[in-house]
Amino acid sequence: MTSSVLEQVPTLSLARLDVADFAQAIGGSFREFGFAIVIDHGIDDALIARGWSLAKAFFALPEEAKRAYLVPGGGGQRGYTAFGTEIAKGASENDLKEFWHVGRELPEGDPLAADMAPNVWPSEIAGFHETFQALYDAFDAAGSRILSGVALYLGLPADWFDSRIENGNSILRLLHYPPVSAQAPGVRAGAHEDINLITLLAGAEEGGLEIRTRAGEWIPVTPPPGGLAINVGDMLQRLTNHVLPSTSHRVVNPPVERRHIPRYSMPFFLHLRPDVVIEALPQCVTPDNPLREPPITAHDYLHERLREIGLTKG
Ligand SMILES: O=C(O)CCC(=O)C(=O)O
Ligand SMILES: [Fe+2]
Repeated sequence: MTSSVLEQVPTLSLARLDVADFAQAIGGSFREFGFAIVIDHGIDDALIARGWSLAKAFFALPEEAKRAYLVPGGGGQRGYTAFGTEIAKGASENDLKEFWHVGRELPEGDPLAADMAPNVWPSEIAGFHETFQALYDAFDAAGSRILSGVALYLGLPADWFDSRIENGNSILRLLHYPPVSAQAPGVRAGAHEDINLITLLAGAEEGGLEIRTRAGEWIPVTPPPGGLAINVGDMLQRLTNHVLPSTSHRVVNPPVERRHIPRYSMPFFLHLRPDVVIEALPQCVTPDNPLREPPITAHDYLHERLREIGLTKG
């Protein structure tokens, strides 16, 4: 046992806490861990269950069929990314995962379309487009409620993030980690920090997700069934001048006797609008915590980071 006050990421109810209490609880958990577990998040269980079954059906397609949905030059931002493509920043082995990305559907003629490629959808899986569009919208809505709490915690109006995330460049990722052989080098996902504002992750109850605490220990984060692991990404860390830390996390391989079991998860990477300037909030810059990073647009920051994780070149 360590002497820290909180040893586990707390579980918070978005329905049962009042707004002010939720704001303090999520802010405190983010400040300590960069993570929180949120239950009663309002995303329909049946919709999530439909998402799991369609994601499993897609990843079960032959490799060749999946590769038809690679988007050349798209930086892995839409459609399929094959097993072994992504590598955590600074890691030596590629991750043991394949994934599918759903991005925002913009209204016809929206100028933001220059930064956000259209979606592709697999024609083999009936209901895929409709289900993941509905899940995208549900994650977006839950994320916005969580960010209202974060805004209040930071002394901002509850709606501060609303205009900044409206039509943001958010991505729903469907992840498949196939069974792992006993000799496999690497881990399911190497230690990394997320690029975006916050991440809402479904599926972590399967086990394997670990976070690095301020004391440098790796601890598991295992939400109750249906609960979401929520974490601070680098954009929120930069906006808060590191008051809210973007915590390193990873997905470790299961013990040898469970390596034949695949893992599925579904993170929603909630992004700012590409044209929003990420500039440290004045209340987060103090003599004890001087300004750490200069302002940058969400678009420029994203592309700088995608190059580092092997998803775009140049
Ligand atoms: O699969 C997980 O539990 C975590 C995934 C993750 O951290 C990511 O894709 O950024
Ligand atoms: Fe992550």
